[in-house]
Amino acid sequence: MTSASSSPVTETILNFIDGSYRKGSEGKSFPNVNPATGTAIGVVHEASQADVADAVAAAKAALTGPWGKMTTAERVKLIAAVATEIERRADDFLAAEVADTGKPRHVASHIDIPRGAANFRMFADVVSTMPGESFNTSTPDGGQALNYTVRKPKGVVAVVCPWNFPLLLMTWKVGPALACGNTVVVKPSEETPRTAALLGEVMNAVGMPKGVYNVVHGFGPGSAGEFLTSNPDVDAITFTGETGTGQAIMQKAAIGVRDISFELGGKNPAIVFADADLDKAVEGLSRSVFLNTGQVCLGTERVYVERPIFDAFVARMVAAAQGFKPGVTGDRAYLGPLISAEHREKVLGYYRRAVEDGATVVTGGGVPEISGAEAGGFFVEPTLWIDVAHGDTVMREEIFGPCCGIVPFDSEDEVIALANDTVYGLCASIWTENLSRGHRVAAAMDVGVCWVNSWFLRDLRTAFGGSGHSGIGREGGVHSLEFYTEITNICVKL
Ligand SMILES: NC(=O)C1=CN([C@@H]2O[C@H](COP(=O)(O)OP(=O)(O)OC[C@H]3O[C@@H](n4cnc5c(N)ncnc54)[C@H](O)[C@@H]3O)[C@@H](O)[C@H]2O)C=CC1
Ligand SMILES: O=C(O)/C=C/C=C(\O)C(=O)O
Repeated sequence: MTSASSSPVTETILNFIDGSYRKGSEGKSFPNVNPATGTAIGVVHEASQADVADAVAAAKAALTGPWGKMTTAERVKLIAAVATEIERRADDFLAAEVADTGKPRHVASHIDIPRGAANFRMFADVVSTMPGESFNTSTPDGGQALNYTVRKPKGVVAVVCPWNFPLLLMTWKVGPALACGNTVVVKPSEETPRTAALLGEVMNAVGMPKGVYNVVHGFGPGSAGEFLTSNPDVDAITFTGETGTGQAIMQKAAIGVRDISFELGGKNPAIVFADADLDKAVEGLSRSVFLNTGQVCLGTERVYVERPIFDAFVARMVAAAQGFKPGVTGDRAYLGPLISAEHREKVLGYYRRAVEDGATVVTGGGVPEISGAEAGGFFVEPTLWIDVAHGDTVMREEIFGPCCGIVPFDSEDEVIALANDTVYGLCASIWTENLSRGHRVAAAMDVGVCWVNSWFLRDLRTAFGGSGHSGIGREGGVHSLEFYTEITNICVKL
């Protein structure tokens, strides 16, 4: 039994190594819990250090097997077939993602699963159409030389993933890694192992050579995450997750001087000017604060509103927040659970801290009353604060929950300084009908991605990533190729 093919109940979730499903060689396992009910619904087999070494060895061997000998055209055809097979098995992927994350089906069916397939299709296209670089060079003897580049895969790529959009954020890295000819060993989050495991079935179904795609389950320190990132046969590490974890992985990457690409946390600001279209701003920002129960690295946790519209904006956001009813079934407006009891405790700690620091809770602030099957789920109320000071903990630290502080401002310079005064630099959004100001303020934001009058409008070809504590490097479109390939410049004397 591999993954969530029928009922998620009592599911056994295995590692996928060299084209086969395997139990952990040390017999260790851990429970897989549905966050919407708080009940264990499966057992995950934890990879031992030897299992991780086997996965890396399989990935290394595959580089010189049939996979390594394929032309780009053959490779991208196989990768496009992966996308088609995910789409054909969309219901299985949906069941697996919903079981792991507890998120409402409409979120997973509109975002996680289709974007998971799109990541393979898009990077197959990018690699097929990627131009090379060439220069004609004058030589000292009065002749000419031709310089041109060839791109080669980096080798074995370790892909360490978070739990908030498991399939989407994993394929965002596996898609380009494979399209560029690398092989991968994926370490999904311990909270959400199913879709990575299920993807093994897809790889076998389309005829992907053994060892190209491998999955090892487990935790971080002292477990599969650390075993993988410290394995010397891993050539590059791509990671999405917490900033602190990124620092730990960076230390491992330093051994052997391996390349890294990091997408980390954020404390993303939104700026709403008085001339904004209030309907659009409230719609966009309520999605930005509450989508996926705030467990979105791009989500907004600080909203700055120009003073003349502050009260009106807050009233509209409160009404929007109250439309997001915690729960995932029935007639609720579907604010899913947080990922775990531990994460809920962390978020509720911030809810308490906001009040201790003097914030006014304008809606939410606690745990909702839910009966029935979801009574044991890890739900919290959507929460908005006003009267928060710039230095308050909830305005400085990433919470990763359905909440934000709303603060008035009086001038453009003031709000730019407030928005940029953070260690993070992932994204921002600006809301104004004055497009000159929109361009100007967007360019002044110290972030990797800035939206004007929108949020999470993502073209997969564009650069994605953050600065400061939000990450290192950019992925997306051709930017991914910079990380997943090595360039050799060839200089031919003519
Ligand atoms: N910038 C971005 O694109 C995104 C950032 N995130 C960030 O991720 C966090 C939430 O995700 P989590 O899964 O809790 O993050 P996390 O950092 O705790 O875990 C991410 C992955 O790293 C593994 N890991 C943990 N410690 C490790 C170690 N020492 N060595 C190797 N692997 C290790 C975990 O097992 C998991 O697979 C939030 O802080 C959020 O901001 C999440 C999604 C996207
Ligand atoms: O690009 C996407 O489709 C999704 C990106 C989402 C994140 O990076 C995130 O929340 O973590």
